[in-house]
Amino acid sequence: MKSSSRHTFLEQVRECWDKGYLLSSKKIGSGTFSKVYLAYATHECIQNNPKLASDLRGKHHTMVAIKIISTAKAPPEFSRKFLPREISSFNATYKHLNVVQLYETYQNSERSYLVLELADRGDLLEHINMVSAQRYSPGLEEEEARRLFWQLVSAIAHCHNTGIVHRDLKCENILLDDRGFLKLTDFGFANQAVTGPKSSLLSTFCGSVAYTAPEILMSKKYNGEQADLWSLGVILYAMVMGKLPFKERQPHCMLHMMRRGPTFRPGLSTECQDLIRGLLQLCPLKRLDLQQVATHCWILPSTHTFFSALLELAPEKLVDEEPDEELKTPRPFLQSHHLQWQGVPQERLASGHKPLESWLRQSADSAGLGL
Ligand SMILES: Nc1ncnc2c1ncn2[C@@H]1O[C@H](COP(=O)(O)OP(=O)(O)OP(=O)(O)O)[C@@H](O)[C@H]1O
Repeated sequence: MKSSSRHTFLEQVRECWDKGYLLSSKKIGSGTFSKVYLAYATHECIQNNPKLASDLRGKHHTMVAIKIISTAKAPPEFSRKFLPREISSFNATYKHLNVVQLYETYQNSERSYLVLELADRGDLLEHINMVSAQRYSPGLEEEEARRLFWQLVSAIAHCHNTGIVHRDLKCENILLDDRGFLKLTDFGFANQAVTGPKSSLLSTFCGSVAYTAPEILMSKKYNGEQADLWSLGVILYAMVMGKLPFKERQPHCMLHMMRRGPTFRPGLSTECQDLIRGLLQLCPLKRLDLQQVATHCWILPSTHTFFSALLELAPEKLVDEEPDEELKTPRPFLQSHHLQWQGVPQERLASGHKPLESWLRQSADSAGLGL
């Protein structure tokens, strides 16, 4: 570590200590203007923070993730617009088992700190690639995809019910924790959905190209909830196919592919195909809504599994916000698959990370589309 970075890191350690957190040097992720470190909450800090106390009680550890954002280095718009949005979306979506919890924030003139629930088993993209390599077959087994997808649908339903549209749903923004629970994060592009027929239409380009709904690619005004549902279709496709459904360099090629619709591998159940097709409907009004997704015949069996696992994990959590009994030992939610490793690398599911706005401009310029 260079001496300037060491100095900065030590300052961060001190600033976290002042708030009751022991910042470790273990970096667990980084974003454009942020670094995320593993940290430990002190006993005193837990006692003084009801959110932290309530959440850590069921976890048998004191670990948290601290996201440190260099606000001094980020463009002013980031601190003025995106960071407050991220914080207010986290606050609005508190508390759901499948959404990362924000416990507290603090800042100074250089940095902002977000103390977050830890979900340190990697993201969904890494998980799909790891399982695909183990199975020597792209994608997750349908049963595992169903269990994870149900949790994602539940997280999105919670966000939409609290008036938040995510607008950047992708495998990289879906984390897994040590109990196998899915945790939705990264609300940097989220928006408060204004209810009412027309007032809810948005016009900002955001998200990552491969997950973006066609109406946004076509620069139309869009409904944020319906756009999130398209992204859900892309994520489910990635889960069961181990690749993205539409990936093209030029917007018109991408739209052409979208019009033709997704193609599936032999052996994928017709129910799963039907659900994906229902979500990847070009016309937003024809797209399935969340209620139709949650009651789709492919997804319904997971409801039972999910609630049984939840009850076993923490029966009192379903009825009592402040459980005072010790929680039972959790059963692993995701079961490992004992499939043969054959040693030949598969094509990996690539990140669909490229931000939409820059991609649209570049592609439109090169295609002479003038979008
Ligand atoms: N709560 C968490 N628990 C564990 N790891 C996390 C957590 N939050 C973030 N990370 C890790 O840190 C990385 C960056 O976090 P995040 O995506 O929130 O940052 P960002 O600044 O919004 O990123 P970007 O600029 O790419 O949008 C994530 O990809 C993930 O690997």
